[in-house]
Amino acid sequence: MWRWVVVAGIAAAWLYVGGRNADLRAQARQPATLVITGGTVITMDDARRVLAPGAVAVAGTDIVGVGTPADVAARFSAAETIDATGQVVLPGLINTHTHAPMVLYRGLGNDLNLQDWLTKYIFPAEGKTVSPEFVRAGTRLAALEMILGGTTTFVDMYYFEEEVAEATREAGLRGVLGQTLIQFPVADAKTPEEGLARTRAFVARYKSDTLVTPAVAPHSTYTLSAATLQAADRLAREQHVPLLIHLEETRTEREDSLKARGLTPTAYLAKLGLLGRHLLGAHGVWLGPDDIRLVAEAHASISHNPESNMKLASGVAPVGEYVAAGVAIGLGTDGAASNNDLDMFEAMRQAAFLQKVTRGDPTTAPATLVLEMATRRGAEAIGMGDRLGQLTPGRRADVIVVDTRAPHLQPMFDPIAQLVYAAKGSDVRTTIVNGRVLMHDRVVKTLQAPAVLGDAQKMAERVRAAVR
Ligand SMILES: CSC[C@H]1O[C@@H](n2cnc3c(O)ncnc32)[C@H](O)[C@@H]1O
Ligand SMILES: [Zn+2]
Repeated sequence: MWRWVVVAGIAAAWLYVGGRNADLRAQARQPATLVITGGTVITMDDARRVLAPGAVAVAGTDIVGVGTPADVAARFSAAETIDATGQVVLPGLINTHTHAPMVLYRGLGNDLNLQDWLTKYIFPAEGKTVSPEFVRAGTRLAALEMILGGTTTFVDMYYFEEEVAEATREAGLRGVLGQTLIQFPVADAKTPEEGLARTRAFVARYKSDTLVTPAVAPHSTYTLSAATLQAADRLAREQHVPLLIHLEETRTEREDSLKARGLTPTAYLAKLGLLGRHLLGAHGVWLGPDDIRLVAEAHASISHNPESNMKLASGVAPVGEYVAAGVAIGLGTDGAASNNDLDMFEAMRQAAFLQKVTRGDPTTAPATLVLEMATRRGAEAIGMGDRLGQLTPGRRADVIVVDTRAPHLQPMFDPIAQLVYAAKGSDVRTTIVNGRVLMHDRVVKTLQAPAVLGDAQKMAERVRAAVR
């Protein structure tokens, strides 16, 4: 009998001590608002760690822990948990060049080169249809597409950019949003001076916003005078905001510039004093070695847009040369009128394949490099390398979860190759920006899809009537 008394005593003491240790462990655990656990975590950190399985802990807007599920469970107590078993967790994708409202021109003016597409279809259509309501409805539609496709940050250039900003905030996305400057009269400014005043007001309004980074967006060297280009640059530098510009997109653009002033568009920007770390050049297809050197020395960045470059037959950007020169190069879709979608998975796949086939070298643009362009290199290109593009503690919690259990993603030997070469935007199940779940199980929480689609449909009717 006494033996049973002793055993019971020991058991009670053991339970008491164990319980107390568990309590102490729970007390010691850091509170997390969200833990995503059980999936393959592709960190895109400096060590390019892939944790299979892994877990990511989020507190408020930031990532606070990354490790194995057991490690994260031991260190964090989660208010909410997302089970990512059978899925891949990675940094949200960064689209470094688009014109969000142009989704409303999707499918308009196909099979044309840039000059004809712009001057015969797009500029005239914009002249008749762009309004604040158009921009708001278009951006909502674009935001819905981007959230569904795993884009968490986008760089935009358009008119009435405050409408883009409001729709972006409503959707919960992150945006680097550039108010357009162009020399000829447009819907939101009759003169470049009016455009500059509007841009200044836009920058002032969003300067302290959490999700919106305002930017100055002179269209290109071929649509602006030297004086307006320099005024745009002065404003961007004075306000410490990005300067977004189309750069050397077509052979014609480069040849016209050489004929007009004996300088390539890039050398012209350098001469005017615009090249700097605040400048993000979209496309950068035709730069030669001297131009790339200028960009690298100025610490300016490039956005590569392979699908638009293919559709408009603009050419093939020298991606390998930019990387070798140390230029920060991100990936973009361009507007949906020249792509014709905003799917960054599609952009990754096409970026890789285009480089391989034109270089005749399958080792060019490997999957890891291309995923870097869509994440950490894109973050560097927009000057946010310290905040975005990697799953590491201290960075913002912009995270996506991709379901890899679909037939077209099985079997999975190499998660990065699978994402770049086989995944589609529609495989994204969860999209998180700044710690907020914008979409879970493919249900977008911040936008009402039927209303967004209905408003877009109404706007499309106006476009149809205007371009008839
Ligand atoms: C300041 S950008 C807004 C302006 O740019 C036009 N646009 C759209 N796509 C392209 C492109 O690939 N190259 C040049 N310009 C483009 C858009 O229609 C707006 O008018
Ligand atoms: Zn563009």
